[in-house]
Amino acid sequence: EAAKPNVVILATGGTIAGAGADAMNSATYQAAKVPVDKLIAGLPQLEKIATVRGEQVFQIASESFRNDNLLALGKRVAALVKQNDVDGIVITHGTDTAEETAYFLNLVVKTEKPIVVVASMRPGTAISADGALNLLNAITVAGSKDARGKGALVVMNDTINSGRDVSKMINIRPDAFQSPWGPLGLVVEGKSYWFRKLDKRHTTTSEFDIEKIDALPLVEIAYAAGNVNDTAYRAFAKTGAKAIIHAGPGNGSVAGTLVPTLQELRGKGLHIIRSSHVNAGGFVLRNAEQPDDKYDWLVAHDLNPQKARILATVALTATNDTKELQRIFMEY
Ligand SMILES: NC(=O)CC[C@H](N)C(=O)O
Repeated sequence: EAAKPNVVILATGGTIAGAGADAMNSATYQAAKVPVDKLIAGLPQLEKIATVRGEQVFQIASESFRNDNLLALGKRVAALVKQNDVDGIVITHGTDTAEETAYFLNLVVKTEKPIVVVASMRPGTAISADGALNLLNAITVAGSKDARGKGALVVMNDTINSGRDVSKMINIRPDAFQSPWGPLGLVVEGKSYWFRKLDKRHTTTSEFDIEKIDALPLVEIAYAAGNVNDTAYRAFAKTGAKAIIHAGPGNGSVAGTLVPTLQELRGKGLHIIRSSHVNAGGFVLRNAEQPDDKYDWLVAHDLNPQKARILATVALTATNDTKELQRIFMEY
């Protein structure tokens, strides 16, 4: 029998470590309660798949993740993957911002070793809790040779998605995590099956490296619907944002009344990044609906606003040049 892989679980909190008062509580419960050692002890099946140890990195609900949490987690993952006795990493996480953390790690950790973010939609105390199988599947993927070189992944509901593409699409139900371009594979009965690869730059082919990043700039998101005003945009500029993600309707469209403000803020050095808040995932092209070349604005292409925030935050550690930033938005 082949030696079992060594997998480290970095626990950060979320519903996968949540507990409710009653088995009927699938939506009302407290996240980030159960320590990682208890999660591991509750899954004797893990022993067959991998040699597992846990580290409690944080114990928080993921909506409270700050840039400092991303930095600390990224640096811990980067240190661990350098160790010969570590074959893969699993990060237990809240679902709310799992897609952001997974994309961040996909961009900045230089490794072929699998990095798997896992979460659950129901606490372990609920009927049909999804955390146990999700964790088992995540460890299967993190310990498998097939998962090497595929970038940071999110494993939930039997499905392997790229951390780059995946998004939480609904705030109830275990099938919440979907990618606009489809999943990469499936995990069934302790074995992973792969169907496609991410064509975007990540991990070993990324120009970004967490070990060279010690601070992250402030990037804010302003949500635009009908009757939008420039209040939030101006406030973000005042509080030192280096870029504003315009979470616009449709093509990342910008209301006529907003255009002069965004031009003015760009003139003061702030980057304006047009993204779309359409539900199924946007696709914003340069100079579609607004003359980005003329205004020196950027487009987030297919990244949703929260993913665009992550990429802008990382990219701005390396360059402030619009052409370079736009190249990065097309390549990652
Ligand atoms: N399903 C969840 O994990 C949501 C719980 C919490 N809001 C979090 O993101 O940590």
